[in-house]
Amino acid sequence: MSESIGTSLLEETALLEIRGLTKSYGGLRAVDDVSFTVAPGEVIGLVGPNGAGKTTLVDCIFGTQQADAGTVRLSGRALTGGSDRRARQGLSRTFQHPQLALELSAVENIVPGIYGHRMRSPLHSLWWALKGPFEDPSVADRRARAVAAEYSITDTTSNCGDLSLGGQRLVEVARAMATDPQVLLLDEPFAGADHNGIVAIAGAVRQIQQQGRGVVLVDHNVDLIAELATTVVLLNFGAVAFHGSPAECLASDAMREVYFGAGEENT
Ligand SMILES: Nc1ncnc2c1ncn2[C@@H]1O[C@H](COP(=O)(O)OP(=O)(O)OP(=O)(O)O)[C@@H](O)[C@H]1O
Repeated sequence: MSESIGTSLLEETALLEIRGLTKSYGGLRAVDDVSFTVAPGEVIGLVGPNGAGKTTLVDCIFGTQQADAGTVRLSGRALTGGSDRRARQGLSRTFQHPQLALELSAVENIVPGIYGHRMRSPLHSLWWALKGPFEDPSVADRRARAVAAEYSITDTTSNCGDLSLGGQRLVEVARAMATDPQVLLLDEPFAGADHNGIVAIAGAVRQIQQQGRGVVLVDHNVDLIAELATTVVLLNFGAVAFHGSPAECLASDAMREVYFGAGEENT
């Protein structure tokens, strides 16, 4: 199969298509002409050394930051505007530093995701504007409990501040999934998690993959990436240094050079 036919087939089936994303901070090009696609059920492992541009790339995809150039398409539709708008269009994310209300429980933190799902289309928004004020809040609470159960969150009553970091990260994943996204962006979901947390979050990633959604998974843990990702994108100084299967990536010259090469720092 020629490369152009292969590429166009991939684009036809892609949920998420990123083309030429670029973002600079002053003279520093943090994300440099990055392109890749995410197909249904594909887990992209986004790896690279500190300062390689992973979080900035996720921010630009989600609209937390505006890219200087490039396009993001979800199911063929160009995404524009900020993160609220992109969330309504079917993207969701977690953060490198969990953004939870620590004085609230897991269920209370998931409830905004349930409401977020209801704003997904103009029709839903209209329905919600008319019906929302009259709805019994326990309906959203019940749905949030169902989402928590789906992701095996057992402690639904303690304040999130009392959960382990892995527990908090799992709650963030569940809240992101409550919006029913087509593609989920996970920024270092395993960082600081203990063994139980890692097992639970890895299980959630597999579950989301099996639902046919796309996942972009940023992490430094190469073993976990090799286990969970179907495709790896290796970033270095903001640019794609390698794009292929986890096995190919681990064996590649690019991987060796980026991590062990000249000993340069990205930052
Ligand atoms: N708001 C900002 N202003 C200026 N420079 C920034 C800003 N955010 C990130 N950078 C720089 O952009 C580059 C990419 O940073 P980014 O956080 O995206 O990398 P990363 O791969 O996510 O790193 P890490 O693995 O350490 O989280 C780095 O050189 C960083 O110092």
